[in-house]
Amino acid sequence: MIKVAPSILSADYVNLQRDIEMVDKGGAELLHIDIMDGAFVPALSYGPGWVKAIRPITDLTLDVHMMVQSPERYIDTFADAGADIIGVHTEATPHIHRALQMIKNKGVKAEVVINPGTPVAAITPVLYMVDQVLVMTVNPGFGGQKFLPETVKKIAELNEIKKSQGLDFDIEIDGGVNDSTVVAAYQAGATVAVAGSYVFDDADPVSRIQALKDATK
Ligand SMILES: O=C(CO)[C@H](O)[C@H](O)COP(=O)(O)O
Ligand SMILES: [Fe+2]
Repeated sequence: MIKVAPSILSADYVNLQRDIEMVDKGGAELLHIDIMDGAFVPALSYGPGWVKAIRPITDLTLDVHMMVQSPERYIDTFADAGADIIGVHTEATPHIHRALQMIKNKGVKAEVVINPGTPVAAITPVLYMVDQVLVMTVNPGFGGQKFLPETVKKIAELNEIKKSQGLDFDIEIDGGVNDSTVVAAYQAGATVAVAGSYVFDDADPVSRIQALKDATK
């Protein structure tokens, strides 16, 4: 059964605490927080103040997805704000190894992220040091996009490397996830599913979390 990480990008910001408590009680394991800087991706979302504000109201694992150019500049700030996992895009820095080291040095779980156009080979040298790999299943930047089925091959490739090298990391998918697209990704080896619009655009977000779990029993 896949672990579910609702993305607050699609939550009701005015009633954020209500939405977070709802998905927490509804069986989610993580809370996905998308940081967009207006440079690495066109949109702006929110900064470390949001992570700091959310930290005391939930025990959910705070899964911070940094869509930020040169993420090294903000890793310590997000760690101090209370992130449990910090994800950095390999496309956003020439120093991915250093960025992951910085995350680990703060005692936070380290995640490397790849865009749909980036091959798994780009991150094989750092797989030994990560707790989670995020395979983007849409191009990052917006919620509500369509799942790219071509990305499933990369999940399978990553899972093969994980097994053959005896590595231990979660494989997360993000973008266009619903109870149908999650199935092939789960079969290929995904262990964590981010879902924004699928969960929060429904009148009953808890039923959507359960549907993702039911689809991956
Ligand atoms: O990183 C992201 C977009 O870049 C997101 O996590 C986004 O919230 C996913 O949204 P959806 O589930 O609606 O596709
Ligand atoms: Fe995300």
